[in-house]
Amino acid sequence: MEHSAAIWDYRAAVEITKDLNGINQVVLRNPQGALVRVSLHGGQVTSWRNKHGEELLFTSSKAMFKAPKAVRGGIPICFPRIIDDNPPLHPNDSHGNSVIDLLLKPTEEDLKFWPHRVSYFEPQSSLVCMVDNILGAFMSSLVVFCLRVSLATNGDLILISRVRNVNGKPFSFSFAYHTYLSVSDISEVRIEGLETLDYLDNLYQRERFTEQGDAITFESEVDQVYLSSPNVIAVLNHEKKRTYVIRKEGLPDVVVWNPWERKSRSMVDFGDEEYKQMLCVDRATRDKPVTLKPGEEWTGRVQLLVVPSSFCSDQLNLQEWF
Ligand SMILES: O=P(O)(O)OC[C@H]1O[C@H](O)[C@H](O)[C@@H](O)[C@@H]1O
Repeated sequence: MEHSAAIWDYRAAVEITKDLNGINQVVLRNPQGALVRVSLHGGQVTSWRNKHGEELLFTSSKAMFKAPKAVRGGIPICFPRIIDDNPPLHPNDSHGNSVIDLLLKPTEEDLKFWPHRVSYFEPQSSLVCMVDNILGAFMSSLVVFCLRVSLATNGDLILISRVRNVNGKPFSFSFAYHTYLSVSDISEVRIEGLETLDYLDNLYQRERFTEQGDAITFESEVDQVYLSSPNVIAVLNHEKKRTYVIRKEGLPDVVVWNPWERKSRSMVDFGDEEYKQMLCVDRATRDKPVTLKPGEEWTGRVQLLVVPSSFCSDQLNLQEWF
C-alpha cells in the first residue's frame, strides 16, 4: 500500500507552523489544552496530545522525512493503493470542534504512480459544499479527495476522508488510517472487539484464519487484516491506565501490525526496541477495494478517544454509547 505523501492544501486552521523539516503543519487546540498536529506533507496527523500534555500517538525516534515516504509514526493516510492496472482561519465547526479541511494536490511525481487527476478547489465553508462545487466547476477532473481532521472539545480525534469519482468510468482503491498508538509495553496490551473474527495473515501469504482468543495479545510479530470488524474496538493498556476506543464508519477491516524484534532491526527509520512502545491498529479497506462508479462518493471516518482503563469489552456492545 502506498502512503500518500502529496502536499496538501489547507482551508481552515487554528495555527500554521513549520515542523523540524520545514514543512507546514496545522496545530489544532481545544479549550482544555488538548492538541493535534497535522503535517501538510500527506495530511499525516503527527501528534495527538491530551489535556495533560501526554502524547497518545507513537512516532519513532528514528523517523525520517524523505518524500514521498510517510514519516514513521502518527497517522499516515494510505491512499491510494493502485489496484487497477490500467486559508482563511476558521478554527471551529458548528459543534465547537477545532477543524482543518485538506485537499489533495498531487505532484507530478505522484501522478506517475497514480494517473487519476485529483481536483483542487478554493476554500468554501463546508466540506459537502466544497465537493458539490467541485463537481459543478471541474467536470473534467476525475477524483476529488478531501480529508477533515477534527479535535473535539472533549479531546477526541476524528478523521473523515471523502473520495468522489467525477470521471466517466469506475475506479477502485484501498484505504487505511495507518494509526501508530503509543503503548507502555506491548506485552501488556490487548485488543478487544476482534475476537472470533476471520483474518488474513500477511505473514502467511494472506491465508485466512479465525481468531480464537478472548482478546488479542502480543508475543511475536503480527500483521493481520481482520475482516468485517465491528464499529467499535478497544485497545487496552492497563499499565498506563489508558484505553483507546476506535470507532469507524465505512472502513470494514482492521489491520493490526507490530514488527517485533527481528523486523524492527531491519527498518532504518525505526529503533531496534521501539516495537515495545507501539501498536498499529488501522481502520482500513484492505480485503476488498472500494469501487466508485461515476458520480459516487465514499466516506471513511474514524474516531479515536481515550477512556479510563476499566473500559472493557462488555461496554463495546454499547454502540449507542457514541
Ligand atoms: O513499512 P510501511 O510501508 O510503513 O508499512 C508498515 C506495515 O503497515 C501495515 O500495517 C502493513 O499491514 C504491514 O505489512 C506493513 O509492514
